Amino acid sequence: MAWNGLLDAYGEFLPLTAATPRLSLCEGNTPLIPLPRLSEELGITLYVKVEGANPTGSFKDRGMVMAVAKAKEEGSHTIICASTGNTSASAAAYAARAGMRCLVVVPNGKIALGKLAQAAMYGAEIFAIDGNFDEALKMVRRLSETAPITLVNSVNPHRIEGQKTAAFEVCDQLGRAPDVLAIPVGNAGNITAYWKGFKEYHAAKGTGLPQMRGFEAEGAAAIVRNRVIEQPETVATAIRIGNPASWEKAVEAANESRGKIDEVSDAEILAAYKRLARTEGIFAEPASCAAIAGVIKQRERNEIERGSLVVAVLTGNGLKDPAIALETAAIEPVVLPNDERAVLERLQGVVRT
Ligand SMILES: N[C@@H](CCOP(=O)(O)O)C(=O)O
Repeated sequence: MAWNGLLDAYGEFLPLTAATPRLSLCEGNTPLIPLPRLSEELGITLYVKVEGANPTGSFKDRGMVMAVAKAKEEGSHTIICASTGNTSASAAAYAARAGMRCLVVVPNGKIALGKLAQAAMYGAEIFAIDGNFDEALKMVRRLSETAPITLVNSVNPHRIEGQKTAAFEVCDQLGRAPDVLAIPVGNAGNITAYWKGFKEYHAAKGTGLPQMRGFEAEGAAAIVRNRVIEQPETVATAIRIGNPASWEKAVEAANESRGKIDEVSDAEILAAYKRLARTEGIFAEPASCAAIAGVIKQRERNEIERGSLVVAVLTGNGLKDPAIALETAAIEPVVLPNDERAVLERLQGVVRT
């Protein structure tokens, strides 16, 4: 059957009315891919939900389709967001699709190149501040309270509604909820959305409930440390957030599910990033790999039981941040002359027999 996007597929669970435009970039329906090598090494059955397969390459599209459709329904002409990159790319794409104006406020010089290129190409008006994401979010929240523009960060409840559909898909793909759901935590909207989704699907279809394991980056681990981090720092730019907007809801998800909010270091994130690409052929952005790093860490400590069915959410595509990829891979192409003999000689020299 043709896939027409989330509003079409999960409309009965979403706040749609007859007046809601059926906006779609055919988002959702992302693959759930088994990781055979890591599963074997860790003694669990591990899958990844590849959200980088969404139209703008991240999970934000699930929430954005809902938020922008509702903004349009309510007669809004302009949307606004603060962003570390993915939200701005997604907002810009859905605004373009809906024929709306999109304003984005980002931390200057801190946005991965691919994400900035996306927002620019989709026609967003981009404002870069000498401040971090938390400060940008404070500004756009205030602005949206006084001007006729719709805020589409995950503090907009429609974003959470759209994003909860990922939990539905995981249950549909596995035939039940996993034992453990591992997920990166930045602004904490996504862990909030997944938990809501698992609970609603369980109520409707008896699919069960996972333990929610959220992972912050060590340099931005506000929830774990129980204090706002004024200057968050991490290589995982998408979760470089020191005052998560959905802080309480993330704690609630972890507590209600008997899970945990934990932290992983940049070294652990980058090791997982490389390992995932090299051993499983999956290239996700660094922040996504906080979930993989977290699963590895918690298995080593036996905090995840041997034999568990675990799903890790890979929130964004690796291509969004080419600079970190090239730095991490530390492989330079070998430059050769355009001469067949010279090339063959060189290649024969590296072929193992
Ligand atoms: N990582 C996010 C930060 C804010 O996103 P939101 O989902 O809470 O709106 C980004 O991509 O900007």
